[in-house]
Amino acid sequence: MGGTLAEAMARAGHDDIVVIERSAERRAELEGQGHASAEDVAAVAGADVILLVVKPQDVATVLPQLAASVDAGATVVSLAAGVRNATIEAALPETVGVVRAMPNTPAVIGRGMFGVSPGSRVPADRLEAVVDLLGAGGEVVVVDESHQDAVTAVSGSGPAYLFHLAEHMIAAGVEGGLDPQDARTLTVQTLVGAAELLAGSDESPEELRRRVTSPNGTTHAAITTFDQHGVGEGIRAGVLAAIARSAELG
Ligand SMILES: NC(=O)C1=CN([C@@H]2O[C@H](COP(=O)(O)OP(=O)(O)OC[C@H]3O[C@@H](n4cnc5c(N)ncnc54)[C@H](OP(=O)(O)O)[C@@H]3O)[C@@H](O)[C@H]2O)C=CC1
Ligand SMILES: O=C(O)[C@@H]1CCC=N1
Repeated sequence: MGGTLAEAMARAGHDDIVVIERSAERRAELEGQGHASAEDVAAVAGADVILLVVKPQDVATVLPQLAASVDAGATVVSLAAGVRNATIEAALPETVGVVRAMPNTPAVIGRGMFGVSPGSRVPADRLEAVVDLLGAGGEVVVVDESHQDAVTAVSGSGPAYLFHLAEHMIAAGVEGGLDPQDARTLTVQTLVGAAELLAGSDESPEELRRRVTSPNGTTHAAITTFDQHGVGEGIRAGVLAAIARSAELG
């Protein structure tokens, strides 16, 4: 995710990014992509905005290193699922602002979705700067922090749900006799077209679905079978499990 964001920000014209990465191999890779890199967290000294993109389980290890080197007046943006602003604020000097942000991987093509929640000590202009910066990777909504677990489950993990749907549509197409490349092309263009139709429409997804569904036709056969298999309920239960896991990670 850190590499994805660095790429998106570089593409948007930010030429002052330093990627802190402990693996020499990965550092070489990132430098190959045009990013300056450093090995030590101490390299955050002098930075205005710091994106913290380690796994939630690693946040506690990195925070003391960050606290030792971060500039007074800097803003730390944490992208770690579940980890609360208050936890990060407590570990950093009081002059350092904290923002919690939840990205998703389509940020790599500038089509990401970010849910952003300011902590208790971020002035409006700093929050605006963070929103602008993340905007390089896609859309940004500012939400109350109490909604972050739901944001994580809907948009943070969401791309995986669509990829999972694509896996099964492609597999079924192949089972129905298509060659794998055709099954992929048909599936991908259908998902892209349907998503863009939904994005550009004032209609609800239910209504758009109804318009595809001819009486007693093929879509009706598919949706009835989905219902018999509890697909809709399964999706809702899965997203709720992701909300619970996000809360647990915090
Ligand atoms: N993947 C996704 O779609 C999304 C991820 N996120 C959040 O982004 C964060 C990162 O996730 P993801 O990119 O999937 O995880 P990865 O494990 O791929 O990336 C985490 C990186 O942090 C590095 N790291 C860990 N500890 C340190 C340290 N002490 N100093 C320097 N580098 C360190 C790791 O290095 P090493 O390999 O050496 O351990 C690794 O390169 C998570 O908190 C996740 O919740 C949020 C939304 C979406
Ligand atoms: O799976 C995860 O925990 C991270 C957070 C959202 C997407 N990936």
